[in-house]
Amino acid sequence: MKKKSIQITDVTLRDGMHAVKHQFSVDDVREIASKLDQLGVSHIEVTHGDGLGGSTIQYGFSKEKEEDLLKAARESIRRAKLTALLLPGIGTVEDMVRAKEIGVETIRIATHCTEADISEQHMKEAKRLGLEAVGFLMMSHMVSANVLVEEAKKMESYGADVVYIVDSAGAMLPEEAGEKVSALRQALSDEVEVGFHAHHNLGLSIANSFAAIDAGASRIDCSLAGLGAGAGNTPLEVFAAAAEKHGIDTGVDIYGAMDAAEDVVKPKMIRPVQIDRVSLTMGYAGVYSSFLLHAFRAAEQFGVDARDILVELGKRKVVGGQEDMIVDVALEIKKKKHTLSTTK
Ligand SMILES: CC[C@H](O)CC(=O)C(=O)O
Ligand SMILES: [Mn+2]
Repeated sequence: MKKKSIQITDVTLRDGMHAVKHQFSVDDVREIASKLDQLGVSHIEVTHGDGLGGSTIQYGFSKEKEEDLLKAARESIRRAKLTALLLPGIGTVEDMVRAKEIGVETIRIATHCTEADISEQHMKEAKRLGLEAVGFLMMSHMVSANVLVEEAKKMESYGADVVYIVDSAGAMLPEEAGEKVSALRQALSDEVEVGFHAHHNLGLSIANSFAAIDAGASRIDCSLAGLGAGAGNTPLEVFAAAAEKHGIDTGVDIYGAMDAAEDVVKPKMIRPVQIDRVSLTMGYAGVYSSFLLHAFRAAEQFGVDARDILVELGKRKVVGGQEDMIVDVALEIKKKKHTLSTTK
């Protein structure tokens, strides 16, 4: 039987930024980007974890200037497409123009899963600039397949070449991933590819990515050693090995990916990227993976359990951009605890 071919976008140097508090240096970018290029991934995404323009007090400052990180990546990549993420409202059209001038070839425009309309200006401008344009529907576990279809069709009408289902909270099960990808695949024209971005909070990133491919996804996001927000993303080395057994051609050098994960990326982690009680709670409660380190900080500052903060955030359906709510919720939990202990 003919093998199914897919393209991998590596997010070690973008989603992985969340896991290292956006502190990768220009030298780290050079080392990791050139390794990834040799490994055979088709796209390498490089930016602050929250995309172009993300280096702010709200999201955390990057170690180095965005421009320098992108230039270092550009100089290190020969084969793969240099990719940048942009969240309208954080990144601007001007940021995208500058990124294009540095040599970015693919732009991924991310919106909350019900807000595709805010990608219109950026998407149209991306196409005008000659960029490959990818729509990225974040927190896709929060709405039905029908809603995702409506939103994906908007992105298609703005010129998207690819639309992604993004499981930002790592909250999906394989059936759901398959159902949502299949709905998009059926609704979009054949010229538009469907992609899937997983987080490993429930331990399902590989299974969900396989379900997505079986349902018609041809773009999958991975990162070395799973470096990424929450319990991390789909680990490239694991995915490449398992995909070969599943009859999927990823074009990735499997031994090389194993070596790069262990020898290059794991030593750079500031804490292990893993399923622990807090990252697991994110998948369970359906909370944005990039809230992990913010929740740890607030839990420590206010002496409360990070899981209580996350469960409350999940109940309130807090989405990306509402990072300030993490502190508010932690403070409320602390006050409630204090009131309970003084009225006993
Ligand atoms: C804050 C942007 C976010 O990290 C994008 C992403 O990778 C996701 O939603 O999973
Ligand atoms: Mn992510």
